[in-house]
Amino acid sequence: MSWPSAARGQITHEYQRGTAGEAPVSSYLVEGLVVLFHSCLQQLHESLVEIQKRIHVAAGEVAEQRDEVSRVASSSHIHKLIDHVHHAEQLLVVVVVALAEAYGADDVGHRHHHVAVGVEALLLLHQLQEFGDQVAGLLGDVLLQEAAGGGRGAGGDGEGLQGVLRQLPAGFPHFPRVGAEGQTLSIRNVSEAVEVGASHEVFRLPHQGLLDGFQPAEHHHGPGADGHLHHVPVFAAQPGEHQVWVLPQLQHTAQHGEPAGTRRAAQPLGCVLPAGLISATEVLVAAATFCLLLLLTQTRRQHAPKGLRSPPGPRGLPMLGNVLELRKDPHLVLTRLSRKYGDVMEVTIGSRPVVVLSGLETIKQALVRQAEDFMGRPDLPSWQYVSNGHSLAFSYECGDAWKARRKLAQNALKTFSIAASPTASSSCLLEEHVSTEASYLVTKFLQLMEEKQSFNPNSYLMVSVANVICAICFGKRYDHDDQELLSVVNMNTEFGDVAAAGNPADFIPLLRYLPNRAMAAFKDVNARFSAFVQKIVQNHYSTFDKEHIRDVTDSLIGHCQEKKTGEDVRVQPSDESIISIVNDLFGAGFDTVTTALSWCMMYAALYPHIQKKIQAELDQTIGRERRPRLSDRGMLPYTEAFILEAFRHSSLLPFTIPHCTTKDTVLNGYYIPKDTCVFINQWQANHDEKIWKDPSSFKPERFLNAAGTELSRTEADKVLIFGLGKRRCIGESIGRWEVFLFLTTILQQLEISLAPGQRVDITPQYGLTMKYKQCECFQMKKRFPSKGSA
Ligand code: HEM
Repeated sequence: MSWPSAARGQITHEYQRGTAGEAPVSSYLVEGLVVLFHSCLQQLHESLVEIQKRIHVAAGEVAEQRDEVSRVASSSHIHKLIDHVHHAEQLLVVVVVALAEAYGADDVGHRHHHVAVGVEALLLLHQLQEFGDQVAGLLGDVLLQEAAGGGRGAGGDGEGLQGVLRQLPAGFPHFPRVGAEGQTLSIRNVSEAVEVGASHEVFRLPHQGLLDGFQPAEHHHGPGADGHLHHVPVFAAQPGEHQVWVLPQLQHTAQHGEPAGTRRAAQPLGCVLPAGLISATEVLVAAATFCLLLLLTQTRRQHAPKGLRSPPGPRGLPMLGNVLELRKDPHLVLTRLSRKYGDVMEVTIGSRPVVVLSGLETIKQALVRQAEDFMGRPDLPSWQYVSNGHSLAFSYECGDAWKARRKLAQNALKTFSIAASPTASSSCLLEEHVSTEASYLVTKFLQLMEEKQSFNPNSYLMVSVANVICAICFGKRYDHDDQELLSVVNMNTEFGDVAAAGNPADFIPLLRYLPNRAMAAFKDVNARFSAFVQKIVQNHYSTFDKEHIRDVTDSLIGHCQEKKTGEDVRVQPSDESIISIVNDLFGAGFDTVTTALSWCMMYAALYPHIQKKIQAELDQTIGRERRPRLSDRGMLPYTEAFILEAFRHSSLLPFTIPHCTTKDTVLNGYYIPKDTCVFINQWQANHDEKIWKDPSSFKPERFLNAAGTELSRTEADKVLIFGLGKRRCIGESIGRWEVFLFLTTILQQLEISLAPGQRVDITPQYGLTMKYKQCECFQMKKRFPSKGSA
């Protein structure tokens, strides 16, 4: 192993500044890492673009060579290379985590320890440098040769990529190195680790359980072969076999003040670190190595089979992909890009390709006509926190067991909401619940107007809508000042920020290990949410009576307990997964409907002439004496058109929940491999100039016939807001009916306006559901005197 000795003078110097107390060592490391990474990325990007250009040109000339390249690229050598890339990625994670921990550590000992761990990992990365350099260079050359038709020589398969890989130096790709200095060992306990640490540096191989085992269980000091005290971080938190990397003793050159080139006795890093040993050059080397190795991962990308093309799309940066372009309003950015690249395009988020679908016909083709192929969900890391990883909506599952759970949820929902109910005084339970809540809101809004000049109705809408879904799922209504309910429903923005399509932390593995406030809030919301639901579910278990099923929760518990003989046990939902269904229904059931209603109220206030038309229709069809009912829906075409236009114009769910292909497939002639993440841009479909005339104007009339007396079903069906196909929203009817009943009940009674002179900003804020900025300037007044008064 060679060390960049020219950098050594600086190393100690830099490090000593850190220990002299001017600034924590870790801060230099972190800053250095960030800055160097950045410049390194830029350089790498430029060279990559150049290489790609050359390959592209050559590949165009000799297309028939492509098969050979992909055959070779899938060889076992490449798999080995990819393993190394994984190791490198994991090591970099160790570096970043260690540095982050060092930042957080308040005592010097711990800080040094974390820095030491980070540096050890960096050094391991450094070891990969030679390998990375050579393979990246070779691969570039080989791909060019292959593309140019020069890779296949007389030696048949002895030539080309495989042949060149064989030229790699002995020992590669076999990492950890074996040989005189380094070997892989298994240690079973701390004393063995100390023993090993006496003559070697020990580093636990970061594999899957990396971070679980990352907290060092014990630190041991013992005399080494060189007589120094050794610091052996032992990461084996649990007893049992732990694979470790045993590094060769690291030589280092002159310390500060010693003549250049002086070599001291080998010392393990643990001893050396407090005195200092790291340079910007090494950080750069490590970062560059990592980037190079990541470039290699691009060979993992599947190529389209002969005769098919991969979807076009904008070129991205290594490691980041198109993340920088997408960080603000991705629905708008992707709509713009779709004009250039078409309805099926590919962007990269982090290093993951994402296919983005636009255009209603293309979306229908994928979600309806090729429904099975596009019904999957990607395996996104943040989703493990939703319903403990068992969510119906946010989880990778989509097999038979999932299908059975979805069906069960649909049936239970229907029974306790829109199905005709013999016990309800209204036409169905949903109507009864919404009428109660909407009447409460009318009274509350008038009371607020008496107390204040103007107010924000959204938090009241939220609790009322939450009460409807609570009534359906739990048979329970909460007071509007119930702190327990408020603490759950008021955190919907924190949920939506992370669950929105394109959250970088879901696509860039490194970000998962950096402090991330949004992700911490997301975990917290989900934990609180689950605790809230679990308490209610437990209560239902203890009062459950199979002869008297009260609500959705009872109905699901009943299903669990039946465990019918004859039912396929493989698709029989477990108790836990059944309970998570309630979690999902409650979660999906209030934020969506509340947001839809709050847009309706805003549009009604912004366009008073439209509001008046709705009220005229309500007066004419229902009158002022009785409350609106679900059965009135078909007789209120203008009101229906208004709701459709509010859905279309706001596109409050700009994307569906991300989808994923379940198998290799072809859409519009483009090849999309299995497990590709797919975003469905609902916003684009709802603002597509090919479909909608003047899409940015708010015009309910676009859904009516020329006379304005009938709703056009064809136009209504073009609004895309509940998704389509096998993942279509299961609460669609409930959602549409709730919006209708709340809105008509409120508008029948109240006139809504915005306080004069107040500016409102209705720019949608990007998230899973898009809302306008909170606005305190709603005003409401009674349209006509209540019965009995005046
Ligand atoms: C205006 C109200 C609503 C809107 C706009 C809406 C929209 C959506 C959208 C766009 C999806 C994703 C579809 C996809 O990924 O392709 C979805 C899924 C879902 N929605 Fe809704 N929703 C609403 C109300 C509700 C309600 C009231 C419930 C339950 C009571 C509900 C339960 C669900 C569930 C469980 C899923 C997941 C379906 C799956 O992954 O298979 N939604 N909704």
